[in-house]
Amino acid sequence: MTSKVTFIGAGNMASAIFGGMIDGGYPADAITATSPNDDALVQLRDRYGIHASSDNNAAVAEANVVVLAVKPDIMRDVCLDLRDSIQARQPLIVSVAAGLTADTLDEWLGGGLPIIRCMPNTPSLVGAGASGLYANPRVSDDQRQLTTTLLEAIGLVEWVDDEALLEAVTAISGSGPAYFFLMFEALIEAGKQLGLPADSAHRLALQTGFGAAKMAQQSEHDPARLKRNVMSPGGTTERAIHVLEDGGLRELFENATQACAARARELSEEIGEKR
Ligand SMILES: NC(=O)C1=CN([C@@H]2O[C@H](COP(=O)(O)OP(=O)(O)OC[C@H]3O[C@@H](n4cnc5c(N)ncnc54)[C@H](O)[C@@H]3O)[C@@H](O)[C@H]2O)C=CC1
Ligand SMILES: O=C(O)[C@@H]1CCC=N1
Repeated sequence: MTSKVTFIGAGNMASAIFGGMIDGGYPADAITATSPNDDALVQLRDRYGIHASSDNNAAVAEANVVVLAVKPDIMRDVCLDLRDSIQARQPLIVSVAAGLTADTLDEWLGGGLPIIRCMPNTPSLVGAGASGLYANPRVSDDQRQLTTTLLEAIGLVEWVDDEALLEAVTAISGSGPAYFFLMFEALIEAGKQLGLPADSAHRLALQTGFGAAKMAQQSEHDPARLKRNVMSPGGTTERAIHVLEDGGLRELFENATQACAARARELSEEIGEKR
């Protein structure tokens, strides 16, 4: 039987997930999303053909899976309001909120629940996301499998078996799109300085990033080997790579990702202290 999935919040991340599910053939009739905004409710019904409601409690009454997709700062109030309905139904909880631990959510929702935490990233909006997932011990194998299927609708799914590793996921893929956007910015600017028209530099830089990622995904060789394949001895790439290596690019990535993971930890603690 098709699992009934209810999204609490129908913003960017939720609509990316249910949009991807529907594109992948998931029946729209089995999906409900909630929003406090009347215009959004009309749009949810018209554009996606899903059930839409402004009543969070009514929306979870028959759900097998409840996806929490509101901003972290209002999550506590939303969970406390849902507590009785969730306890009556005992659905699988999937949270996409950054920084809120499974134990915190479980406490707000009354305890004893199967909870999966997901750290998605923004390329999910175009079906090319990468999500890190952690399941608390109450989650069954079937619930894991179901969540994998649901989230594969927006891209790659990678499970971690220690919740703290979601901080590393944040440092690599959660925040990662911004690192690549920064590299695109820098490459486009460099292309302009070398005399290319801005739009040409833009197209060439983006297609090169896309092509490199696609090639690395399809190749039997690792990125180090693929890099060496571009570097003819004494050639142009070798010169450029030496400049990047001598300039400390690897160390910069190490420092940036350590800083990112540390900030993810701090944010979790800050949210925990506000409780
Ligand atoms: N790793 C990443 O890059 C990202 C992570 N996220 C996570 O996803 C979650 C959602 O973020 P977005 O989709 O970007 O936010 P959003 O602002 O687009 O969506 C949140 C939605 O919740 C709705 N809402 C507000 N109060 C509500 C209530 N009481 N009941 C039901 N709905 C309510 C709002 O109308 C809004 O449409 C956040 O917790 C964020 O941490 C989101 C985007 C990217
Ligand atoms: O920058 C942030 O805090 C969030 C978490 C991962 C991506 N964006």
